[in-house]
Amino acid sequence: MNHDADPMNELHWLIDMVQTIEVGLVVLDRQFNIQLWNGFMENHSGISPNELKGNNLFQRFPELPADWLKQKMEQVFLLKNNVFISWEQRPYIFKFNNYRPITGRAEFMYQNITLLPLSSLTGTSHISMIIYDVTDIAINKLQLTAANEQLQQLTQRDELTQLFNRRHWQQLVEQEFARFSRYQEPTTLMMVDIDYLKQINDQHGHIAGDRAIQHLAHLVSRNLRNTDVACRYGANSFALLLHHCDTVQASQLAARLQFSLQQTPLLFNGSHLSFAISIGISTLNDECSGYDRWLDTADEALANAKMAGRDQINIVE
Ligand SMILES: Nc1nc2c(ncn2[C@@H]2O[C@H](COP(=O)(O)OP(=O)(O)OP(=O)(O)O)[C@@H](O)[C@H]2O)c(=O)[nH]1
Repeated sequence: MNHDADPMNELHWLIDMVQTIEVGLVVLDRQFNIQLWNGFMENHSGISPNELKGNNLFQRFPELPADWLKQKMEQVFLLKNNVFISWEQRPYIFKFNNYRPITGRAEFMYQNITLLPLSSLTGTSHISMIIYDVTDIAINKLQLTAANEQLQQLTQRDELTQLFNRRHWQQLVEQEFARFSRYQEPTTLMMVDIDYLKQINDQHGHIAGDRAIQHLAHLVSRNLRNTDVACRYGANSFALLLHHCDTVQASQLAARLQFSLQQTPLLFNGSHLSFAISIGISTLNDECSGYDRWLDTADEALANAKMAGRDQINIVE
């Protein structure tokens, strides 16, 4: 007689597999009492099936998001459909430690979960939770997202000041120009340029020049509103896109910048290093034919301020 074909053998094999498979299996009855808790769940929770059998899942694990999970489970009972819960919705349901060598940096095991209706002759009386350890996938994706964000940061930001770089900022100016033709909100460009940076470099060294650029970037950022956008425009100049700001308000901001620079000189190697700035202002109007023309006007205002002797504010309407 061939015992291998014995249905009892098949049942034993299945039970062995359920116990040893690298996936969590939990069966709950209609009242969420635990009926099955496989080896994976035992290994990761440290609690044996004998300790849990018949216990209510939510009473034994009060840290579970009970309301949210019960709602999902009721949906399974009612509609007799599978429900899938991704780690991106909730990183985990059961807080298990992560022991994976590759992704050892993860504090916990990321999990995907499938809720499955289990039918008997009397209908759907039980529910099965299948818990997959997706820590490797989750960590790879999170690292990729972080790397992409860093890359985006690098392509948009100036390294010395961490302000936007000119290329990214000009795209924003272009968008603002397109918006203006529709909404006509007052918007102003401001160019801010350090006077005689070359002298600072020559007299105090290139590092002092760098510090002067960073010092001004800091002052500019501190004086801007949330809706304003600044960039490092040239070697020693910054450009500001000022939303909801007319010429008068922009002139006030320019004067405030000059004042705060006078009040807070750069501290370099233990001594105060003073420098001044020239500022050009151009508020957008209907006659402006393009965003590049608007930029030219702001540049022209800055050139006027320089020509007028520096440490000046100039406006080109
Ligand atoms: N420290 C430092 N210097 C820079 C940087 N980029 C450009 N420079 C220097 O900035 C100086 C700019 O010189 P200019 O264009 O004549 O400007 P300036 O000396 O500030 O004079 P005006 O703008 O005309 O008042 C040059 O000496 C450049 O070498 C930088 O990232 N760091």
